[in-house]
Amino acid sequence: MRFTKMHGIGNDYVYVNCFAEELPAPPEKIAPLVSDRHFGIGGDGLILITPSEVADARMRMFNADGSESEMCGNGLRCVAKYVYDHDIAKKETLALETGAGVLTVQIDAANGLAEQVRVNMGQPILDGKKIPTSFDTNPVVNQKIEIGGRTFEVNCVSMGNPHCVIFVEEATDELVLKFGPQIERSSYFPARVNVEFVEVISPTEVRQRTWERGSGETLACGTGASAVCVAGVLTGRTERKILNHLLGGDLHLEWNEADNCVYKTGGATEVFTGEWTPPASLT
Ligand SMILES: N[C@@H](CCC[C@H](N)C(=O)O)C(=O)O
Repeated sequence: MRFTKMHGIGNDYVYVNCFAEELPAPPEKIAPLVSDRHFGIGGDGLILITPSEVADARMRMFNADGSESEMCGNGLRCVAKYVYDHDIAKKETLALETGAGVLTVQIDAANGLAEQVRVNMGQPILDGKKIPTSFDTNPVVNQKIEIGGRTFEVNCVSMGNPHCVIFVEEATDELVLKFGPQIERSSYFPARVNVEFVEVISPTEVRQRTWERGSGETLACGTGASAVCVAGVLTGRTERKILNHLLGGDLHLEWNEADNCVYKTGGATEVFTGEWTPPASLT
């Protein structure tokens, strides 16, 4: 299986161009194998770039545990770069199909290659039942949950996929690595959840660490950064335009008042290409 390794500020996936490549096995079986950083290629998951009947291309994303997610913000910037750089659609405005609908992406290119990518991430979903959470409010802000003997105040947002945003003084290893997985799998979140621990530096600047559903801690999460932008406004902590520092780099976010959509801008990088041989047990 030919693949391309790409990352969006350190959130790295194995990408397969399904315009040209046929998968040797179901993607949910391939994802855990290729994601393994010791026995596989190494990555936070698997992303398929496939033909679409309604857009320039379609993204399907699988976490490292093989579960499929509706959306991936960093992944979508990389898909846009791949589609543009590899001439699948050489357009500076691309329509890309995701599990969260068709999203519009703006490419800022130099010498025929995409550099910065701005994604219209769509409108956040704030209804507790639709996110989904066990809370029956709209929006879900400043709600208390009990996890492992501690109380957390959570703010929940779906950007197509579910997020639980927790504002903290310091996003420590204990919070991310011990409580992140417990929150992910707690009964408050029937479809599991991505968890963001966020330090507010100023009304226009935050720092985020993420425990991702199905992949563990990652260096960045684009849908998470979008959810943080929304949660910051809803709780009165931040303005509508913020700079978010993630472990792997920075993202610019805006929750636009006029159209209620979140806009996310950042880089996308192609690292290497290769060929992966599936184990005999898989084929
Ligand atoms: N890293 C991604 C989100 C990937 C999916 C997530 N783990 C989920 O299960 O919803 C991003 O950049 O948004």
